Amino acid sequence: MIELTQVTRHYRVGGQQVTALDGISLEVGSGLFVSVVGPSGAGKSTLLHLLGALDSPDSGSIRFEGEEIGSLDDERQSAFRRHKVGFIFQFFNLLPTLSAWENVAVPTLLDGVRLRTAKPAALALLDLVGLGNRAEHRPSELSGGQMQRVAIARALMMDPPLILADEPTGNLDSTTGAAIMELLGDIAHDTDARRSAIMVTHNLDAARATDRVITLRDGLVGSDESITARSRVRA
Ligand SMILES: Nc1ncnc2c1ncn2[C@@H]1O[C@H](COP(=O)(O)OP(=O)(O)OP(=O)(O)O)[C@@H](O)[C@H]1O
Repeated sequence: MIELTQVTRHYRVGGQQVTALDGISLEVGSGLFVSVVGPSGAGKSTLLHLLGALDSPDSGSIRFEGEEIGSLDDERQSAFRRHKVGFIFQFFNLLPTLSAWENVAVPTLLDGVRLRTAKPAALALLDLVGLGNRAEHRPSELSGGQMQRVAIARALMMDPPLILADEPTGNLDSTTGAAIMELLGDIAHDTDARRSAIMVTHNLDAARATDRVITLRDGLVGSDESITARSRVRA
């Protein structure tokens, strides 16, 4: 589904070059929940941004379902993001004045669909994430875990094949975080959807609840470990 070949990304700051990714190659198939871990500055966020076409590599290739996405122009990058990627963030990034179902429906606005038209689909997704009874609540009337569920429903609104999550449990207590990990696993493993979820985290327990743990070190893949069902832990 995703294939990175010799991907590099450098930043230039005040005449100095920083190498964030140093020629990494990896493949991720569909139906998997993958975590990316590693020390601060290892390149995790840079990798996530490249996978989500929020940024482009300096060299190398990023292919998604056979299509090269590393060199798309701005318009195609944003179309790719809208239709192929659902983003989930540590701090949820919900719109405070909108209700839960309206937040879920927001991605359809960019395609010219009215919120009301998208309401049935938004309600169905809230049901899926276990929040059918909170549809009219605003973010300030929800718990952290509930807000993250709304954000997950929003990420699924365009039915994207790729879910990218940046520290999705970073702002949650461990029990709530474990429930969110389970939900993300279910979403990635939904065999009808042919979807993958890739999560950046500092939480090694959360990482061990996924199917595969990729450890970045100094912009390179330090280790790449498949987690068998037997050794998988509940985060
Ligand atoms: N916009 C930027 N401009 C300059 N340097 C950057 C920029 N973004 C990242 N870097 C540098 O690139 C390297 C990788 O950063 P990145 O944010 O990908 O690491 P990370 O593994 O996500 O770290 P953390 O766990 O602290 O979030 C770091 O050395 C960082 O200083």
